[in-house]
Amino acid sequence: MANIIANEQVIVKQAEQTFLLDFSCEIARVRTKADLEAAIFKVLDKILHAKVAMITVIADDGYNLVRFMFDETLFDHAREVYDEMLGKQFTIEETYNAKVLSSEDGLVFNVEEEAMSGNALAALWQTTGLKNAYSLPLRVGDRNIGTIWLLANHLSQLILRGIAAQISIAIANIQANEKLQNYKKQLENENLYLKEQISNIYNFSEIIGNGAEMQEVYRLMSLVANSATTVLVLGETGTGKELIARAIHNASPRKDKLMVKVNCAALPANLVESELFGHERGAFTGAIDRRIGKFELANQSTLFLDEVGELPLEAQSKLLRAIQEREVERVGGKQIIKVDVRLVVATNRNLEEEVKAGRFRADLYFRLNVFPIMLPPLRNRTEDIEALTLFFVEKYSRNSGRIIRKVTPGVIQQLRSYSWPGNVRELEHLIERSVLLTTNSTLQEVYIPTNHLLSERSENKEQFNRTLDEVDRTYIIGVLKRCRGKISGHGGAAAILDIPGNTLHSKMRKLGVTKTDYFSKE
Ligand SMILES: Nc1ncnc2c1ncn2[C@@H]1O[C@H](COP(=O)(O)OP(=O)(O)OP(=O)(O)O)[C@@H](O)[C@H]1O
Repeated sequence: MANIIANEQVIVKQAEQTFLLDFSCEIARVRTKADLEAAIFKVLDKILHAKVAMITVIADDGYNLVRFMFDETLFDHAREVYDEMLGKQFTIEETYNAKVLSSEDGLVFNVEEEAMSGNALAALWQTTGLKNAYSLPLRVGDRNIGTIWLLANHLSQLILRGIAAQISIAIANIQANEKLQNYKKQLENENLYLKEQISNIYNFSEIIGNGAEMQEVYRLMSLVANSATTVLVLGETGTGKELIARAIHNASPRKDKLMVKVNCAALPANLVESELFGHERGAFTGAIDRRIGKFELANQSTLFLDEVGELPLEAQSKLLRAIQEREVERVGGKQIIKVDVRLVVATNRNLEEEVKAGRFRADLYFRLNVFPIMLPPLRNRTEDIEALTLFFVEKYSRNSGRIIRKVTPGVIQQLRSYSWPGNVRELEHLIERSVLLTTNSTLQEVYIPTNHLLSERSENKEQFNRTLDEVDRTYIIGVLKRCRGKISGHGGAAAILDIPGNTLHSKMRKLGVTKTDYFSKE
């Protein structure tokens, strides 16, 4: 008899071990919660006739227990109790859970006894007709990760331990996998965001210069590019205002349409309005045809008003109206035309001073000065000179079919010690000239004007070997100094030079004469 019993025990044990082996094979395939659910249902329910009343996992806070999985069929007949149970928040300190989590091999509850003692969950379990509730801690190593509650008539200790160990591993894997997926998603989102940022910044890739001052410019550009906000680009002549305006447009949602540019200084005063707002046929002498203005042309795009400080006062009022009302009227026309235009304006003038002097409308200035971006003069960013030089050398050697691969350190040093009144444009022209004059593969010599050296500024230098432009420039600066910077009007430099104020302005621009030149102390 004893032999028979011992034999039966061996057979049961073997069956249990076979079961555990099969279960571990099922579990090994588990990647997701759905896989685990399927595996549990297939093996526990079908073979052991055991139901998963609940699996909980410990939340990231290490305190709350989160419902992870349960057998839905259990609750078909007991919705109310189930809903009430769902409303509850379990924690690791709650009596039952605390007991289970601190136990070695879990606890067994008699379902009927538990129900009689008033345990609401047990009342739910009772509906299955299964006798026992087995509760086990889920552990990975020494770390509790949750609990499992199984309902069955009988489960051996070996089976319970095996199930708990396998499910613990599966849940730990699922959680790790979920974390990995979340992390991946987060990285993908970040990547997308960074790509957007880079496309914003590196849409600015044709702009050379990585020094601190230009970094600030790029930062501001990135902030404003996406919006329809008016941008005021300030800076001396040749600092790259137009380049910046184009880059802002190219990084904006309007980039698919062409940016429209108007150079306010290049237009005679009587034609500015017609250029900006258009005209009807016969609106003035010479208006043979109807013509649409640049504002209309720039509808749903960007209108770049270069040298906006040069706009005549009358045109300023019309511009103000167009900005305020977002509508324009053609010269000689009666129709109001709605426009959706993003404005980027630039000037090398000090608009505040222009306002004070009555040459620029204060209300227009406030409308334009919404988001100013100040471009640094080249002399303030000598750290960018090398990169700019190499960029222009490469550009102009390509254009002229030369192969110039190097620039000597001496040349870079020379370029760095010049004050660049004409800024990047002046550097660009100088490199263009120097490339043409270079016959070998290294740029060894540049022809820098000797006035405006940062180290030794002096006007008592040699007067020979200077171009007419250089002589003009020095002379104009001298006159401006004598007139204390006054350009037009009585006692202004234009009157002394016997040329109109506007012509002097253009000449100064052309020659790169800025306030720093004639207000400098030397
Ligand atoms: N950071 C830069 N990187 C590369 N090229 C530049 C840079 N800044 C200016 N340039 C080049 O210098 C020249 C002058 O630039 P741009 O016409 O934009 O200057 P600006 O400030 O608008 O001048 P102005 O006030 O005289 O109209 C252009 O050929 C432009 O491409």
